[in-house]
Amino acid sequence: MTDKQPRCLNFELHAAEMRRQAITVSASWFLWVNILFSLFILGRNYFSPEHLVAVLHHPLHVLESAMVLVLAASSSVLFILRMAPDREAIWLSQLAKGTVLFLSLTWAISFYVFIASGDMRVIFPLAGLLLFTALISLYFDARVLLTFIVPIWLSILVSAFVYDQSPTALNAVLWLLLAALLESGRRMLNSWFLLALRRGQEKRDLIKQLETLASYDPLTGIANRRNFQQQLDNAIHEASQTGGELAMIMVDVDHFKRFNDHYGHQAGDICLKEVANQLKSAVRKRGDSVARLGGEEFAILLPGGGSEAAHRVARRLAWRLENLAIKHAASPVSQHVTVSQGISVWKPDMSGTVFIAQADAALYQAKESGRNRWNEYDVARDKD
Ligand SMILES: Nc1nc2c(ncn2[C@@H]2O[C@H](COP(=O)(O)OP(=O)(O)OP(=O)(O)O)[C@@H](O)[C@H]2O)c(=O)[nH]1
Repeated sequence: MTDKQPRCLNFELHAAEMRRQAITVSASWFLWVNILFSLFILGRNYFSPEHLVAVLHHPLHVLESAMVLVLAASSSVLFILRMAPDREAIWLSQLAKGTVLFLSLTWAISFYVFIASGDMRVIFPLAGLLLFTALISLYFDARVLLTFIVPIWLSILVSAFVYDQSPTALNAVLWLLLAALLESGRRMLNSWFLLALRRGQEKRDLIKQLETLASYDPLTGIANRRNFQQQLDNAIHEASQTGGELAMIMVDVDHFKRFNDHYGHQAGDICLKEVANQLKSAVRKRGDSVARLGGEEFAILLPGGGSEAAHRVARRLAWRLENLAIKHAASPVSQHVTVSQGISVWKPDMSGTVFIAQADAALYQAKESGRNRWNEYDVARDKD
């Protein structure tokens, strides 16, 4: 699989999710229009005797029943959409889709009755407006839009054919023109919808990249100083709240300047990456973290761990580097790359600054004692 494929797949999934969510938003307006149209037709039939007679001649008063159904369904679903606690719930979008189909079938029957009763004056403007309303509210989902358009479309065509009301070539051309307008309008609006989604996706990707740049060291891929400081603050806060343990190890590559001078800066970079890898594998527990504080200085944070855990991790790191045996011919302490480590154990009410300073002091003591070793902060020694 190329890099591009998963991104496309991700975008498609995101677009499908956005379509699902958009329908509950657009449905509200669409339902309002349906309510207004059904009220208009009901009112028109009741207040205009001429039309009332035409409609009442139809055996089952189908038109009124259909309009009452449109009114009832639209207002109840509108109410549910407004009152639903989670507007992004899946069942809500399914309800909206189901309502679109129900309304479409009801309107299809109504238009059939209109044509059957010879009432042609209202049919074209009403059907046209309704179809364009559907286009504006449902353009982002071709399937749902077609669910609404096709039954109405077929009903008008069939009834016109059956009742011989609009057989002219002009009407056929008009219908085809309307179809072309609807489809081209849908494509145009949908392309804007996809463009907006794509821009949103690019923005999110960019923010992610910036966050990565701001929080991770580009050479080794582990957390940088800023990220470490945040993790330290969180860990101290957590330990203060829970009374848990917390330890830190400050790690410094021994005689790294000599390594650079001897093997070159590029080899130095590779060495730093290797050391970072060993740091990552030396900490085993979830929640432990490693960071590059700068240059050849690293740090390990062990939430929930005390002195014993820190010594164990320090021993494991030294052992791993010994096994890895990266050659360091210029080092006076070993033939291989080694590290000095300073351990500090957090005590209640200790600030982050003091905690770090104690780890630094312990590291200094380890270096002073000959490097390639670890050492826990000792107040008595520090005072000396
Ligand atoms: N290759 C490489 N070198 C780096 C990088 N960042 C810092 N350095 C080098 O790391 C070296 C650090 O030197 P020092 O601070 O003197 O430390 P050291 O030589 O390890 O001495 P001790 O810590 O006392 O053992 C310098 O030569 C820096 O140029 C980096 O990203 N890549």
